Amino acid sequence: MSAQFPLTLNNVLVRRQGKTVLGPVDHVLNAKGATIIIGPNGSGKTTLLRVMHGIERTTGGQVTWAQDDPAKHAFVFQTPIVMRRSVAKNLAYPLELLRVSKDEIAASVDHWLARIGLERSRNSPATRLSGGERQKLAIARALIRQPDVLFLDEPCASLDGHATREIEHLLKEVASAGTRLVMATHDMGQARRLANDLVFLLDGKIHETGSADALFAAPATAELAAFLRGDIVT
Ligand SMILES: Nc1ncnc2c1ncn2[C@@H]1O[C@H](COP(=O)(O)OP(=O)(O)OP(=O)(O)O)[C@@H](O)[C@H]1O
Repeated sequence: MSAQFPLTLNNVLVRRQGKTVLGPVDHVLNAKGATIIIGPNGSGKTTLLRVMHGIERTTGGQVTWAQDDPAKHAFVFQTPIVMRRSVAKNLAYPLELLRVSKDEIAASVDHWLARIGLERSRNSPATRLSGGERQKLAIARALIRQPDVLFLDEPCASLDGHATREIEHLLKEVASAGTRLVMATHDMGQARRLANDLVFLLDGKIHETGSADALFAAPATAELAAFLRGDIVT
């Protein structure tokens, strides 16, 4: 088990322009599985992910890893960011920063190109890829550093079913190999397919959390029940 875990959020508060965007939130993230964050638009999903990853300024409370190693957590944004260089060079870049040897970089790049099915595009500019291919590249570029935890913010939001299926397949593989996933999604089908645990946010607070099987089968609060039915919850 990674020495980084648990990640503990204690009374975390994020306020912006006089408004509480998140919190107060208390939550403990243990080492195993896939946690899916759900909730209405504006409920704070992105903010919570960014707080956990350490890229959002908090107004109060503590965010504590058992042993923090920023190199061991990675973040994938809703809109994939790719560099204006070849697909292979996009993948190599994070390893070059870590001063990994050229041979190891070449082997890792080959491995990940095969896993995301982009071998034939290895020398193409990444900016020419489709949206789904770019997102797969962004995920592979995050995973190539072998993080213990991967945060993903709506990675399939604008993708078609085919790309979504490929990405879910990859995420399931890396989760079963031990990478911790924490992901926000609007797609309840995706939450059902991937989640071990759910965090249901409402109005910046964790309204309900627990095992996905239990919450999907029998939500404890009327708000989660309504949200899962597809009602508008505010
Ligand atoms: N810098 C900021 N200044 C003011 N308000 C902000 C700021 N950042 C976020 N907010 C507000 O905080 C709330 C939570 O935003 P957040 O993006 O975390 O929610 P979300 O659940 O991810 O939303 P969505 O599902 O629409 O992506 C929103 O109402 C948003 O407008």
